[in-house]
Amino acid sequence: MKNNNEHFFLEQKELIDALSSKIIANLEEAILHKGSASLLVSGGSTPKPLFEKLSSFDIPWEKVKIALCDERWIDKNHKDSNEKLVRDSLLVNFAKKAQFVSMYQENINIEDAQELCSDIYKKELFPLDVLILGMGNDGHTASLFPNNIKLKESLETLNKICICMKPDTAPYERMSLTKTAILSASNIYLHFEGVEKRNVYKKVLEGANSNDMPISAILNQDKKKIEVYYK
Ligand SMILES: O=C1O[C@H](COP(=O)(O)O)[C@@H](O)[C@H](O)[C@H]1O
Repeated sequence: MKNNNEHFFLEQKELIDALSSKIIANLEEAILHKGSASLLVSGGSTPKPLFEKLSSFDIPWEKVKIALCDERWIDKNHKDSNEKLVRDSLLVNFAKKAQFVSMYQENINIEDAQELCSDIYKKELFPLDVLILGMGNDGHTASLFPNNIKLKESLETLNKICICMKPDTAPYERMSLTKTAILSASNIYLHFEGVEKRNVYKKVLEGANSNDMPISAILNQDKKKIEVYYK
């Protein structure tokens, strides 16, 4: 493990309180220094309580642009859409003033959308201020899936911001930030909960291969310090 800071909690509430305070402080600092901030979030089942807590902070959300680290290539109103999760749980309360930048693009096939998504992200969101990753029980992060034909490219390319992937082990085609894009963020958090994920994390600390557990490529590198929040 290189250079990372670990924050372990016994209770979810303590974790959410601590992590949300750090994220809000990062956003306020970015707004103070450059007048705006970008917040990149993950989807799945873990972040809902964090999103609800973040939305309750009274900060100048109109100066914040929110977007996803990865998206399932399905309609924005589909129950499994990460965008739907963000709209329902984060873009509420005070945070409803924030601007959401969609990763999912309607009426375009995902292969063709890679360049479009990269252009939109570059124009609207870069440089990235705060980025929160999740982690699956299989060691995937964002939509960088183990043993996938596109994984090597997603971990090695220096030119792409967004890359598409069709997981063999999970539903839906996905669009994901590449490793280079993820590590470009100023403040990077990994948030996971539960015993299965703690076991994955332990294997990563022991040096798991990034082809088997892509989160290893994010945690076992020298470029950026990752703040790991877990319970
Ligand atoms: O499919 C996804 O999975 C990961 C982990 O999700 P969780 O449900 O295990 O919390 C998530 O970080 C990613 O954004 C999502 O698309």
